Amino acid sequence: MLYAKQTAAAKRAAFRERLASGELLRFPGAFNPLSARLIERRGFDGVYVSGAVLSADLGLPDIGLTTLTEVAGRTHQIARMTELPTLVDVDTGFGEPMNVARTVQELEDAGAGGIHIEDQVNPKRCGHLDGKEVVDDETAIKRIRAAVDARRDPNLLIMARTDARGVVGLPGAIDRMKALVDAGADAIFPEAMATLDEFAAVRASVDVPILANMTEFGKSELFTVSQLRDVGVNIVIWPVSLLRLAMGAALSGLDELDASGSLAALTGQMQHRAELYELIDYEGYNAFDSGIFNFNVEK
Ligand SMILES: C[C@](O)(C(=O)O)[C@H](CC(=O)O)C(=O)O
Ligand SMILES: [Mg+2]
Repeated sequence: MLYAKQTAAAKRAAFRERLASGELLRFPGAFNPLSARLIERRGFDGVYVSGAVLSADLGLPDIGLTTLTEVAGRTHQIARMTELPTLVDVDTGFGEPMNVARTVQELEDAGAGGIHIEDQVNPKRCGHLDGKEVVDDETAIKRIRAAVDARRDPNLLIMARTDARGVVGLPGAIDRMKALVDAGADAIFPEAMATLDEFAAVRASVDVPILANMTEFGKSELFTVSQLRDVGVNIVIWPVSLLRLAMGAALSGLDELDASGSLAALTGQMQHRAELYELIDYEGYNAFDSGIFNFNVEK
């Protein structure tokens, strides 16, 4: 009931242990708190909170319009629904290094297991679009140093994302990754890698966990978990996938409703009321309720 039983600190400690084991961890993106419960139920290792999903959910483009307060609020709602670690996209950290420091503390308080901070200029754009720009080494390094210094829980994973691959090419991006690790990044998110060989090159160059972004319709091919495991990737995200699937299903449903005037033909594709109630744990709340009101008025 009400939901995660563990504290955020315990979840962060468990996340660090899983990462240290070297196994590949799978983090689908939750598009709402309820879908985080589904991700946990299906045996995945963590929940990703995507900036692209957060902004799309509000009907906005992913160009840095969402605020720290919105991202922290969403993280809080999602992280408290699951025992799994939550990895959160905090874009560029919402401003100058001092803002990055505040972002880290707010996200820590919101229950994040880890956050990734990218080296794009403000305003940022989707990592799989052309025409991105990245900040210089000094600014990128300052962001990561500020993040590392600001955390109070050493288990909060500070992941540095670099968008340099699409701007200066792979060798320059790898130099940037090394500098970010030297600045204290616990993990690296090499954005928009084109091939498995590029992931392998990153793996050979840095000594910290690396993430693969398997977002659809972007610059990377959709590699399988076992292909990514074979090149030494440690975390894989499917950031927007569940939202895309859900929106695709919603669109088909609306078309069917428009065409036939009823959704009776689609009930087989819907999450059943019983499944929804089970996922939400209605029974747990019911037991709680009858416990509270379990008294006898008879004298
Ligand atoms: C990972 C990402 O930062 C996100 O916000 O989910 C996006 C995903 C996307 O737009 O497909 C990105 O890759 O920039
Ligand atoms: Mg993003």
